Amino acid sequence: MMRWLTAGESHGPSLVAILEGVPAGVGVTTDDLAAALRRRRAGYGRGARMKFEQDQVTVVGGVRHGVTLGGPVAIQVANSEWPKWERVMSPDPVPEEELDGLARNAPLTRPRPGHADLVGMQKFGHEEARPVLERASARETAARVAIGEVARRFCRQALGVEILSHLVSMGGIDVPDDTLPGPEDLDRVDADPVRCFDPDTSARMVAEVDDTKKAGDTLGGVVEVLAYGLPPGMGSHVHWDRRLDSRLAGALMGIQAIKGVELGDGFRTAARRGSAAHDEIDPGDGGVSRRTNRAGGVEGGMTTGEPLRVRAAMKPIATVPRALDTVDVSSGESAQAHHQRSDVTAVPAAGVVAESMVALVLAETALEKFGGDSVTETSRNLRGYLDGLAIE
Ligand SMILES: Cc1cc2nc3c(=O)[nH]c(=O)nc-3n(C[C@H](O)[C@H](O)[C@H](O)COP(=O)(O)O)c2cc1C
Ligand SMILES: C=C(O[C@@H]1CC(C(=O)O)=C[C@@H](OP(=O)(O)O)[C@H]1O)C(=O)O
Repeated sequence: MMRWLTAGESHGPSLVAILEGVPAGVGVTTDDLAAALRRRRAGYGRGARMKFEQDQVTVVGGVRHGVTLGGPVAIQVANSEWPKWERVMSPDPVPEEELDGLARNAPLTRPRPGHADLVGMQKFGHEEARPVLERASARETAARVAIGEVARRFCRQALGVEILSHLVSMGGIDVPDDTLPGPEDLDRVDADPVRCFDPDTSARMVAEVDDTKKAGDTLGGVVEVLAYGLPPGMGSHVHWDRRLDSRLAGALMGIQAIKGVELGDGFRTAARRGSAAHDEIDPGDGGVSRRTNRAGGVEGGMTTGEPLRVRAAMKPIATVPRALDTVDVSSGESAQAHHQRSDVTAVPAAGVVAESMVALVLAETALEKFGGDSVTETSRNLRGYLDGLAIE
């Protein structure tokens, strides 16, 4: 069994994450984690905060001399901006006079439509949005990417699985359907400003970000996560919560601002006739094969052995600079939603977060199927399973 948890606020001293159930022998260093966190911060369209703030990563448990020990992996991602927020976000009481007049402490009483502000204030009984937005903020995804990197390395080492993501749509601009990056294209996708594999589409997306920024507006889009090298049979058809598609959907919908998830051709499949929707199967000397992969590598809640393809749709950023209409909850009057700064879009970053969530789900599912207290044992069990497959 694998479990994970994160804690921490957007402007708190640090985020923390614990990943429990990682086998021994996964190679991971502080530098590897820092590199993963850098990938999340990149992406054209992010706001000023990504430039001046830094993620300071420390492994506080579960890893020794660059390999996991088998115990819980605990990672801290400290925030270089903490000194500016120390009083406003102090866990201990702060004298009133030290907070008076602090701009950062001004009550946020004009909730942003589309963010967690208003309903969070209602539900938790807060008079302003700070206590809500601090935890709702997607800064928390830095902690997920840190543990996701451990899961990704486990998947690579134990199963030979490579996970990557790319942007398939932003602001209504779609990639042509035939551009699917392979595992060898990871660096090229990472080097693209919006993490789009198709250079022409990328250029159009970048121009759209610029136009949207000028208009004081924000953008959403769709990312696709791909996993290559999966064996058939991870996940299960026997119960809803064992289905891999169900677990992937939950994990991806758990990312802030993700509003839709699609396996393979997903919603597009719904418009086709059955004869054009499914993946026909051929016999062959090297084993059975599928002619197409419209299902996105999952049938009956189990991996088919074809590449996994799962998409996540992100809504536009809620903190719209040309601020949206709202209510000032302190007066009950109409007002403009609060806005200091924001990302124009964070879809490229969401792709990196989505990879992490997929890595965590795949690592967990692989351990359920193959078990293993060490990476070597998981690999051995996988080989035994593949050697014993009645139908290859
Ligand atoms: C990587 C990433 C960055 C984000 N950046 C912002 C941002 O700068 N401003 C904003 O209003 N929302 C941003 N969001 C989205 C909010 O966190 C999200 O809309 C909010 O928590 C409410 O949750 P919901 O959209 O799932 O309802 C970001 C999301 C992600 C995944
Ligand atoms: C800090 C991160 O993302 C933040 C996520 C976020 C939100 O509302 O989700 C809002 C922005 O923060 P602020 O409102 O303070 O400018 C983003 O910068 C990060 O990804 O590390």
